[in-house]
Amino acid sequence: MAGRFRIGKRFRFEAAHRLTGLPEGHQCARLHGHSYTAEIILAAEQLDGRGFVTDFGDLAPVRTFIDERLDHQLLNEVLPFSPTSENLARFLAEWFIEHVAPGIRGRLERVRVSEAASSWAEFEVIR
Ligand SMILES: Nc1nc2c(c(=O)[nH]1)N=C([C@H](O)[C@H](O)COP(=O)(O)OP(=O)(O)OP(=O)(O)O)CN2
Ligand SMILES: [Zn+2]
Repeated sequence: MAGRFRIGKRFRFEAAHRLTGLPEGHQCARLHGHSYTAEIILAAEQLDGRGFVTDFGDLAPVRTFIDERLDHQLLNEVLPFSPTSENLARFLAEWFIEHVAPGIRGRLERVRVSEAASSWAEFEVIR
């Protein structure tokens, strides 16, 4: 049967931010923190010989990158853009495509970032 396989792996990190460009008094303009989740979602039409889209273990560089670059950071100090969930999702997608994608079979479909259980933002890769 024709179809597509999709896998995802979630990475948690803690970080603080303040959002810029918001109206006076907006709560998110104040310094505050989130327990973030970044989910990497890959897709493939065919599985490899192990029955994988990509071994989840091959996504370990994402953990390392997030730990070194984002975890327990003030995001405004370490990122050159306003640290919204949308911008973080695109940032992680761009990094993944440059540093991880060339070495794996599955293709990056989207990155989803959550600041809280009730909200998320995605960057979808359009090819
Ligand atoms: N589209 C986006 N909207 C907002 C973002 C964002 O990244 N993308 N971020 C924020 C702030 O970071 C804010 O801290 C979170 O907003 P919000 O979910 O509204 O805050 P609460 O935790 O107070 O939400 P409740 O579920 O209502 O308690 C704002 N908007
Ligand atoms: Zn916030």
